[in-house]
Amino acid sequence: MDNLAREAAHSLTLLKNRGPLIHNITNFVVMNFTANVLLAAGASPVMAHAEDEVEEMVSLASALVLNLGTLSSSWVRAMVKAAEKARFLGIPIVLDPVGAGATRLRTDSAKIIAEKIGVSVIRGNSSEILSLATGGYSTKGVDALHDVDEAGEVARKLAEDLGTTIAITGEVDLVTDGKRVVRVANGHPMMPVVTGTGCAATAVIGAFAAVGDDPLAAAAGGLACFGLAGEKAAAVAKGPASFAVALIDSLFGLTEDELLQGARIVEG
Ligand SMILES: Nc1ncnc2c1ncn2[C@@H]1O[C@H](COP(=O)(O)OP(=O)(O)O)[C@@H](O)[C@H]1O
Ligand SMILES: Cc1ncsc1CCOP(=O)(O)O
Ligand SMILES: [Mg+2]
Repeated sequence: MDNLAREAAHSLTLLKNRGPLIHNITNFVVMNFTANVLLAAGASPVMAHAEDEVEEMVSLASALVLNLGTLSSSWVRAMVKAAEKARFLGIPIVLDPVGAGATRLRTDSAKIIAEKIGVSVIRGNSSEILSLATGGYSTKGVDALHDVDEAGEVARKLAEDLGTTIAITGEVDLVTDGKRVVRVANGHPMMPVVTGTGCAATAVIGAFAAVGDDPLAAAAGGLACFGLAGEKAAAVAKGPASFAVALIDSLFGLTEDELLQGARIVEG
């Protein structure tokens, strides 16, 4: 969809010009990588999860990213506090339900945030999204056991019910707000071999949401941008470690025009 590619390219320029603050409550595994990815995209990251400071911090931010990767009960309380404040202030919230379906704490916490508080975008892999929708699927941990297409219609219905946008990532990503369904064909098979690429993709969606007002466009644009950076990185990487470094470099160097030409966003 040319208009979504155009919107993505414009958002990248806004990001680089404005450097919006993105408040992340994310996991120990990916904190550093995520912060570097956000900086490379033009945003300004902060990682803050203390219950006593999240309301103040989110008040300074242009988007809130909640990630359940290494959660505990007190982290969940902090996420709920931050999310309630963000809702009050009209700040977009993006949720990454890492490992939903693997344990009850993860599935229940994701459901509380998605259903009781409400978020702009949920980004997960196919197994995580299926577990959120049905409660009946299990995952191997944080990696997907299902195809994106297996979760597509379930995600569309869930997005409609929750009034949110859902992005399922995989070889070809699917993004739906319950009415519209788009696919993003950017990316590279090396991406799931590096831990944190899903979490970083979620954070990039948060950055795009910070400079736009259409969550579906933010999710599709963020994923196209991140996936295209992955394609460029694969051309120079020797393996997963150098790929992770090259991904940050490619994102940093990605231009509005390259994104406009390289984004592969299609309807349906
Ligand atoms: N086989 C693949 N080919 C191309 N891109 C992929 C592939 N698998 C995942 N990606 C991309 O990698 C990023 C992380 O997605 P994914 O691996 O599904 O997340 P998670 O790490 O949460 O399971 C996304 O940008 C997605 O588009
Ligand atoms: C391995 C792991 N364990 C808990 S969080 C985490 C990182 C998951 O990151 P991603 O879903 O982006 O691969
Ligand atoms: Mg993940």
